[in-house]
Amino acid sequence: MVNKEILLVRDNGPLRGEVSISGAKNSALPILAASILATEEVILDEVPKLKDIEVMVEILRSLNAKVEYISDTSLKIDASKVDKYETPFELMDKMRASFIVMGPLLARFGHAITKAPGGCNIGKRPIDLHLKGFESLGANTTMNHEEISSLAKCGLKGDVIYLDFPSVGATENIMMAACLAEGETVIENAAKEPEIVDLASFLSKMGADIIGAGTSNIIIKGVEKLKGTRHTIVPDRIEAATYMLAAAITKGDILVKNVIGSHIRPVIAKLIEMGTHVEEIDDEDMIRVRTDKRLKPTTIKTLPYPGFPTDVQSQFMALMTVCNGESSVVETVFENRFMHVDELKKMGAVIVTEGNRAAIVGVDKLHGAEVKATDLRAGAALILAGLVAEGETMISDIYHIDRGYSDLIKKFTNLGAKIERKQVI
Ligand SMILES: CC(=O)N[C@H]1[C@@H](OP(=O)(O)OP(=O)(O)OC[C@H]2O[C@@H](n3ccc(=O)[nH]c3=O)[C@H](O)[C@@H]2O)O[C@H](CO)[C@@H](O)[C@@H]1O
Ligand SMILES: C=C(OP(=O)(O)O)C(=O)O
Repeated sequence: MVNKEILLVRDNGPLRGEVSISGAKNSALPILAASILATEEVILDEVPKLKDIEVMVEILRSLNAKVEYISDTSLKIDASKVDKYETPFELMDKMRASFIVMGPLLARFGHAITKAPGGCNIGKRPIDLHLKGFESLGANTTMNHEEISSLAKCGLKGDVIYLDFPSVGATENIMMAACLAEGETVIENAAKEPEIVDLASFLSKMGADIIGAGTSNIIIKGVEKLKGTRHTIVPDRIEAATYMLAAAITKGDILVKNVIGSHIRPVIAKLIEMGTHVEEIDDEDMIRVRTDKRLKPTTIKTLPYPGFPTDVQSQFMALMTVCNGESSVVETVFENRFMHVDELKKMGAVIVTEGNRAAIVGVDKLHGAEVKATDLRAGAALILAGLVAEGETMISDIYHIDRGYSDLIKKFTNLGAKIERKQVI
């Protein structure tokens, strides 16, 4: 008999109160990987308490980095003794983002051996752009079954690298590899996400020479070595958006703290268009979201930053299921990010998909059901739906949700939600 954990969610009316957003998973992961590049101590603050972070810490330790928690959310990393360039395959399997250690290892040792990350529930997710970048910098990549080895016999040398798609991970991996390469690297059509800017800011504090992060052209001039520093991880814009949507779907009133409004412009714009009051309290990094009425339908199309984030698409669709009319969603970033649709339909949602398009006809009321968190953000969408569904929603496979939401039960309960974790057999 296997013990499984599930989430039970019940409708408890409008959510009200304050919630403080944690540091961003998608910043903390590459920044932890980048700490391999420093030969002195690094301190990171506002590291979110998540399963994915635990895996990255395990990977760093397996390479012989010393990683120590100095508070609940602060980590001290000493990578001076890192002497391995091969990552344990079983850890690579636990998290796709583990591939992000490849760039730093290549930069530091001229060699990196790792495992190709598989596809996942949201699509194939190839790594061709990462490898193309490493090859341009002079690394020779060989693949043997699942093993990927990148070797730069004569060291890495700067080059101009055009990315066919502004991949977040490829931009990060190439940027980190280029920090210690000889000469200048230019990444053209680079990803512009705030997490790229945060990583560049961390690398610059360590002594890297990077300009243009946050634009399509990033220029990195290689330096001899990188030193220690202290850095605070940028707030998680996806977690922030999820709580803003919790206010909108429950017709509540939530003050979201530690959020940067400019990082979630499309989410704010769409919420306002649908009839939500969104008040940005800029100097204090706070956003208040409130409504007391059923919202209007809308259309969204996911795009690389600064477009509408794919990581908020599922949660937004949950909101659309109870809007007053027909909404539509176009997913352009991932090939298969509609796994939540069938689960939402089990709760009474009316959704029709065709390829990467979904039409959502708002219903008066959802009903609780037994549903599965098919991926991280699908899980978040089911929680939002469960907050306004009649009866009880039982969400299984919640390990996906644990990858990306710090203190989830505590944060939702503080806002008045009825949500609990339970062991089932
Ligand atoms: C840990 C982390 O930061 N994860 C985020 C990161 O993922 P990740 O870095 O994996 O996302 P990418 O931007 O690389 O992927 C976007 C698209 O590009 C494709 N692609 C990517 C690389 C490549 O070599 N070849 C290729 O074809 C992917 O299959 C996908 O369709 O950005 C995504 C897009 O904002 C977010 O949803 C993820 O939450
Ligand atoms: C897709 C996501 O993460 P990852 O790239 O780590 O799978 C996400 O955070 O929604």
